Amino acid sequence: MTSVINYEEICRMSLRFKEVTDSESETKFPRSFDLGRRQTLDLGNGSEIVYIPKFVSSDQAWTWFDLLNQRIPWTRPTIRVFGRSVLQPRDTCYVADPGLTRLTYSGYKPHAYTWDDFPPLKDILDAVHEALPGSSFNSLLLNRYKGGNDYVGWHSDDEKVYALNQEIASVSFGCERDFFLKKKPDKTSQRRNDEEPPAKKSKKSSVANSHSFGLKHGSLLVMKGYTQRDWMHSVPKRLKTEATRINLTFRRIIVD
Ligand SMILES: O=C(O)CCC(=O)C(=O)O
Ligand SMILES: [Fe+2]
Repeated sequence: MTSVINYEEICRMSLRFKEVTDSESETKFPRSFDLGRRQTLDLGNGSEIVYIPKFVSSDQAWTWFDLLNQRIPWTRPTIRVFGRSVLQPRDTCYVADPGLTRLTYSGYKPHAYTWDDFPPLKDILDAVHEALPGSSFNSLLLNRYKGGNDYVGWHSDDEKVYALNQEIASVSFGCERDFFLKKKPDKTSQRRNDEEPPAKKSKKSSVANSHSFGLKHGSLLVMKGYTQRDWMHSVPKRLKTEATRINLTFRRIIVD
């Protein structure tokens, strides 16, 4: 119980700090949403973000945070980035239905645990399925950011084991962190932009082609449609942040 209160206090403190220190990135990546109920952001060309800030109650989210923090066999693997071996800058774990095609990312093939290994994950999966009728996720990548030095760089989850228009449901517990989205360079729009004067070009693209969310404790963010094909996302470092954040991304592996 004591640890729960401490985490909450640390998170509140780090959030106040963030408002002061992150003004530069706030301008570059304008906030798309504030507090509230389910909200939808149309990214264009068949891509969409749905954000539910209060997907589960704060108490339930802290219960799950503590269970996952203590019981998941977190590892920090070595991955390949631009031909170099580096330590992944966050802890991870992978869960999937038995018999699915194995996931490989950045040269790393995580061991696939089953849902039965960690019963709370089934409860969270059920809650996600209930919130998103029609969805049927069969795998889960967990990330643990042990402070603001841990991050995930710009990427898309477009590995071959997923459909091009796969839906990804992202549940966050613990310390609020920024989640950035930016559009991949697009040849057609590039040509159109080249015809405009430089000043107008940069202003226009920075507004339409980037978004930022503060992913709240107990929130659910869904990347829908062609978001993985056309957009990249990241959770950047936040050096003044010391508290832990746990993120779960539910995905659907297609049978090949
Ligand atoms: O931590 C997050 O919010 C995002 C994690 C992510 O993008 C991933 O695991 O692919
Ligand atoms: Fe991702």
